[in-house]
Order: sequence, then C-alpha cells, then structure tokens
Amino acid sequence: MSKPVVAIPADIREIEGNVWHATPNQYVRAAVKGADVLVFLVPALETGNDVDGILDHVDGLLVSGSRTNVHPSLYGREATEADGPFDRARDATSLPLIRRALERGIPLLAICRGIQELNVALGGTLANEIHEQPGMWDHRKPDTPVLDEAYGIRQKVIVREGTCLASVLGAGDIQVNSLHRQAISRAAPNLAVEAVAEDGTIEAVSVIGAKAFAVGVQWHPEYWVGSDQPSNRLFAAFGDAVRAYAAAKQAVAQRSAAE
Ligand SMILES: N[C@@H](CCC(=O)NCCCC(=O)O)C(=O)O
Repeated sequence: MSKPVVAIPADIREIEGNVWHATPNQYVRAAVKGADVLVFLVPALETGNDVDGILDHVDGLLVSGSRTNVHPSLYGREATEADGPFDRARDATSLPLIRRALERGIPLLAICRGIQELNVALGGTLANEIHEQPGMWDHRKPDTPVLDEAYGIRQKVIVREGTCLASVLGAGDIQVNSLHRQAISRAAPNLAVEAVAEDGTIEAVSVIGAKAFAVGVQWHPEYWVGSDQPSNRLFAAFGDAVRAYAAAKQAVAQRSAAE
C-alpha cells in the first residue's frame, strides 16, 4: 500500500506581484518526516471548493498556522482594521474541510490558526490581541528575522490528565513555542480543553466524540519535529491515525470489489 495522503489547505500569498497558493515548508517537512505521509496542498478558493471531492482522495487533514486571522464575521462579530490581516479564501477552504473531515472520521491535526479555525468551524469564538488583556502573557511571534528564534521553545503548557493529548504526550507540563495574537475565547460546545498556558490561554483542544484523532494545538509542533520529543510524538500519533484510516478505507474498498 502506498503511503497515506494528508491534505494541507494553502494560504493566499502575494509574492513578486503574483498570487500564490502556499504553505511554509515546516508543515510539509513535519508531515513527511514526522507523520511519514504524503502531502497534497489544497488551493485556497473563496468559492467553488469541492470538499468531498478533495476528501475522497485524502486520509488526513493538517490545518497549518498563518499570520492571517479568521474573519470575525465567521464567529458573529463585525470586522475592524485591527482584526486583520485576513485570508478569506483560506477561511472558505479550511472551515468546510474541517467540518466535513470530522463528519467522515478523517484524522485532523490543527495548528495555531488551525485550532482557531477548528473552534470557529464548530461554533466557538476568538479573542484578538490577547496580550493587551490584564494578566495575559505575550504570546506573539518574537520580533526577530531568525526563524529558529521566532519559533523558539519558550512557554510552559499544562496538559490535562485523561485527555487525548495526555495519551500522546503524558499529562503535566511541556515546553512549547508561541506565535499568536489571537486565541480561543468561547470554546465550541463539542471541544474539550486539553491544555492551557499559565495565564489561562487555551493551548490545545480535542473534538468530543470524534470518530478519529481530532486535535488542535495553539503552538507549533511542526517546527521542531526531529529534535523535540512532544513534537515528534504528536506527529507520530497523527500519522498512526492517518494510516489506520487509510487501511480501513482500503479494506472497505477491497470488500466492495470482492462482492
Ligand atoms: N494569526 C493567528 C494565528 C497565528 C499563527 O498561525 N501563527 C503562525 C504563523 C506566524 C507568522 O508567520 O507570523 C494569530 O495571530 O493568533
């Protein structure tokens, strides 16, 4: 059996005067090296997405981070200039993919913007510029041109006992990186909070009653896959879930062919 396939919804980026569908290499590298899967990038389309047509060809969904923010209109709020930058095509592509992947039992790992999209897709809300709130830590991307510094491990997160994440990483404290201005404000009804920062920021969730692995994290495990044990374990667990889904799908196809 060939390796299973994971879809990564792309961002819209303007590069050298042209519009690109793009995702940073760190997500592709982590999926290939950490989860041992093949990767398909999904173009970001504001309309015309064939969600089932895409998901028919994949065994997992990896929703990446991005400097852009989910549009507030998607969680019932008026958008202001301060809520940007936006990527409406990304929103229109990833939110339906998240909802439908969960319905079909396709494994999901959502990272940073991805956990925020997961929350909004299921009916939750987001808070912006969280560092401006009293008692909140500054979770923003460090102001440095050096990526290893920007993604440096610098924050404690407490993984709760008895959670999906605890089964992968163990319960208790882990050290993670942090590059976000927004965070989950009201968690969607069917999301379980799995990890929090010391200032109460929700750092990880899982989907209650999910048919398969369905986890979102606010930090960036993809960046240190290969050298950081929690990152390695999370992507290995995601890869195992993707392989299980692919094997089950192939077994169904073989039974149908034999009938
Ligand atoms: N825009 C959201 C999500 C942040 C995120 O995904 N960060 C990763 C990319 C960082 C970068 O390249 O700037 C938020 O700010 O909360």
